[in-house]
Amino acid sequence: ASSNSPLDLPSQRCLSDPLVANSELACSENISSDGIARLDRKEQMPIASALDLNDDLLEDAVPWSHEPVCTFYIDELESELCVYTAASFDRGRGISIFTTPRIAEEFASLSPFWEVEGLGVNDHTNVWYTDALPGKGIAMLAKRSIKSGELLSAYTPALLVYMDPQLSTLQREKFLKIAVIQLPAATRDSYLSLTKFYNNPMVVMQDVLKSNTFEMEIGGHMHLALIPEPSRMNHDCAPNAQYYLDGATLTHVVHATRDIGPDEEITIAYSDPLTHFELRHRNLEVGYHFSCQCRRCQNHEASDAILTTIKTLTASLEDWTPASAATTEDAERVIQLFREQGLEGFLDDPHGHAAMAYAAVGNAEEATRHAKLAAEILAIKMGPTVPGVADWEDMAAEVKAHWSWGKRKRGFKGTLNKLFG
Ligand SMILES: C[S@@+](CC[C@H](N)C(=O)[O-])C[C@H]1O[C@@H](n2cnc3c(N)ncnc32)[C@H](O)[C@@H]1O
Repeated sequence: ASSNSPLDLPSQRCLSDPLVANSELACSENISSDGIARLDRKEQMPIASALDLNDDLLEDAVPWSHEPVCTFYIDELESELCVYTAASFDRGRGISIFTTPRIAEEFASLSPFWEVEGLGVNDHTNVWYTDALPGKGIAMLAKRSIKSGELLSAYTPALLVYMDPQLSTLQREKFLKIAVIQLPAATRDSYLSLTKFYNNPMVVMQDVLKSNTFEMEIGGHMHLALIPEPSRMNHDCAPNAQYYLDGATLTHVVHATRDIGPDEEITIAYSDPLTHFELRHRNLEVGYHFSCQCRRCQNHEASDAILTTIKTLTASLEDWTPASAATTEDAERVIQLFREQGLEGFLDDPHGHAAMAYAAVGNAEEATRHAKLAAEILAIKMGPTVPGVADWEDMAAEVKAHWSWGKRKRGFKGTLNKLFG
């Protein structure tokens, strides 16, 4: 979702996509109805074998509750891929990962694996509940009033999957079945109960994954992450929540970006809401199989015109040549338009522009206020450790040291002209 684009499985080698009903016949291999029974039949599995275990790996696999189950060596990856499960992860929530042994080793060294007391996440049900909404399936709703900036949820994945284009859909499905079956019953059930695009029994695991996936970087490589609870959050082009994924703590974190009333739906953006309607609409239809009926989509002509105004004003604010006509009023106008469009969760850039526009004319108080807001909103949007957060905090701490300070002091230029001119 949003800048992070969820729900994209890598393209498959299988000529025809088995996620599409009946097209599995076009694929080169067959699987039995349970998919797993054949895992030990190497002659039918060109790449994978469930029994191809690596003894060294077992020695290192301290947190794993099950023996890793691996594919053969895949030349393109220069590695095999294995299923690792830690059933006791976070007091029995459990986690499975399908990845390379090198990444698994790195993954196992992360602090969440060694936290015996629990991670202090995976328990935010005092904030939200789920219910069906007409035309939207199951949704996440607020249990009570929620303040802008409040933490709404923080959950770890049930499953992480290395994004590889090498395995065919059916080969991958066999391993994902093992990964999901090895999860503790409650986590497995919540995985299997999630929405599915295709309802094709041949590829249930990937159907769930494709319909609900976020992306998380681990060991320098993007993994698909299936996190059951936030998977119930529907899309809105004016969302009231923002999320980020933290690879170090293995957590998907969601904050409110404006006040939310009791029983109001909690929404995130699956597609960049700063793009025009046509592109958003196409992304949502192709990637997520629905037609968005949100307020901005229903009023898309007006909404697109506002986006165009925003882009024009922003381009002017980013023009630092002496010819720039940008003013602090332009910066305030962009902020106002974002708010009118319900884009509070994306106000980091507009506040950043305002901070610099005020600094440029020597208004330290307003520049500092906007720099602080830019830092706060970016931390909620991308996580507190992204470099931009520290940059805005630095500016707020010492605004006169920022490069933009005094850059557009027209009076100053006039004085110079008078003195030397
Ligand atoms: C990650 S799931 C969200 C939870 C889902 N509603 C459920 O029942 O589990 C994504 C799917 O939810 C539905 N959905 C999400 N946002 C929607 C919206 N604004 N309008 C209609 N359907 C939506 C679409 O079917 C989409 O493919």
